[in-house]
Amino acid sequence: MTTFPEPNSSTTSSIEQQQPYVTPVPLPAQTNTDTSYAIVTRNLIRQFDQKWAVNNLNLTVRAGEFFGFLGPNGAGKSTTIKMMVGLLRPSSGNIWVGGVDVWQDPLRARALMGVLPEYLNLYERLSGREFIIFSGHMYGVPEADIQKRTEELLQILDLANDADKLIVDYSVGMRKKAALAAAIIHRPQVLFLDEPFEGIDPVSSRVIRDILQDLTRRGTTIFFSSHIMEVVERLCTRVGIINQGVLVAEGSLQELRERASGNGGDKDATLEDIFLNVIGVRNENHNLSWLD
Ligand SMILES: Nc1ncnc2c1ncn2[C@@H]1O[C@H](COP(=O)(O)OP(=O)(O)OP(=O)(O)O)[C@@H](O)[C@H]1O
Repeated sequence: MTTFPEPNSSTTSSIEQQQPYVTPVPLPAQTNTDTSYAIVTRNLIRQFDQKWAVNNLNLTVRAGEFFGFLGPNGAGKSTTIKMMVGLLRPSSGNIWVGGVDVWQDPLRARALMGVLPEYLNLYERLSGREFIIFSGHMYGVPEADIQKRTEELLQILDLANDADKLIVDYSVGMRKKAALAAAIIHRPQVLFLDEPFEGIDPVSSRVIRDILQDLTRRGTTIFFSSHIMEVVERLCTRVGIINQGVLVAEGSLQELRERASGNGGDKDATLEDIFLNVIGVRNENHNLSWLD
């Protein structure tokens, strides 16, 4: 039986002291029968040589949450997501998705997930339609459902007219939409999206937002990284902010605002204000001297 180990208590208290924007993470039940937690990471670490890309990450995402994962360039977002979905082995620590230990039982964990990675490694020689159908087969979706869902996804994502074009000839946005369709065709329990709105036009962005909101209404948990604060602010029920591999803020927007105001900040702070504050950006001079 999988158990969730208690985080090291001395580590937790020192992290809390340093990070006023991080609420003590509620511990899930001790067994994998507790399905109210969609994603749990415990003491997750990934090093690349001397670089600590992810440094002792303890995150708990409840089932049905729309969780936004933010951080500046190089903060450790993609590394975290890759470890969560089974693409990159952690240096140490554990990850459970839907109560399944991702690195102990990868096949069972992968069956619960949909994944939209940052860099799309798609089957270039398949058409968009073939690619989505292929994904349906990979996830074991019944044949009749694959056909129906594929056509509906192509329609709603405005890919129907290009459905028989090869993916190699797709634009960045079209590739992202095809990859999203392939990631959700099996109605995953937990959907991981790394920068889903990058390179997407406003019309498609709206469609994708609607699809994601519909998925969460129907019980899918969504974990996504983004640099677009307005989107995160509008969609997410809870956010986590990572900086240099360390979780520096975590909570609902309301909780983060309250903590900002408790720390002498603004009670109406935007997510961007909170983000810049927790990662320690000051109002410095960013002018180029040689433009004077
Ligand atoms: N395969 C790798 N080998 C060496 N270093 C790596 C590797 N992958 C990531 N890193 C380093 O780990 C750190 C975190 O990178 P990561 O891609 O997770 O950041 P990110 O938050 O997703 O950034 P961005 O917003 O720019 O996509 C960076 O310093 C990066 O250079």
